[in-house]
Amino acid sequence: MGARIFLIGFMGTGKTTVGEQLASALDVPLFDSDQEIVKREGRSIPEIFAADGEVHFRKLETAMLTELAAGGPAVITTGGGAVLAAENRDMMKKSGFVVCLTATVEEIVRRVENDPNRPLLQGGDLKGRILALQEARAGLYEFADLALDTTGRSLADIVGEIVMKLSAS
Ligand SMILES: Nc1ncnc2c1ncn2[C@@H]1O[C@H](COP(=O)(O)OP(=O)(O)O)[C@@H](O)[C@H]1O
Ligand SMILES: O=C(O)C1=C[C@@H](OP(=O)(O)O)[C@@H](O)[C@H](O)C1
Ligand SMILES: [Mg+2]
Repeated sequence: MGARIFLIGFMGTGKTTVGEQLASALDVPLFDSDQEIVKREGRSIPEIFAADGEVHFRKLETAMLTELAAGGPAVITTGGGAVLAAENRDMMKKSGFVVCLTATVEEIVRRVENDPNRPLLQGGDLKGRILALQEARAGLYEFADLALDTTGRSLADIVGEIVMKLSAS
């Protein structure tokens, strides 16, 4: 396997979790863009948003994706907003195989409620916030080479399907 594999998708669709198991199944390194940013900055995502704002976070995200897209074979898991910049979408499409994970809004609510680490989902009316963000991002995930609904599916099942589709691609 020569190319990088990018996992994209809305928050809570399982990118980070699936990515870990996919990387180990494919025996390639895993880089989670958010975790790499946190390591480099020495502060959490909520701290970056609170101190410097979303626009600054997006700059860090594009810089990190640029580095990862130029690296060796790997599974690269992105944050849900990585698709906002056309520059990021182009870069991912050009430098790897892009898998989009999806889930129903009810499933996303179950997965992300009580998690304080997503600044865009804090402050109440979780389902309303998710629907509004999904509306604002409509169409932006559609450049993926493969889309997969993760609702009600086990990690092993999801990883198995991605590995199978990759070998057929
Ligand atoms: N297929 C799945 N079924 C049930 N729970 C899942 C599944 N995939 C991920 N999760 C859970 O959902 C939460 C969000 O997953 P995460 O990998 O952080 O999503 P993302 O990186 O897309 O925001 C985590 O608690 C994770 O354990
Ligand atoms: O969708 C977004 O704008 C974001 C998604 C998060 O990553 P996950 O999709 O892994 O939760 C993280 O990058 C940040 O909180 C912003
Ligand atoms: Mg994640």
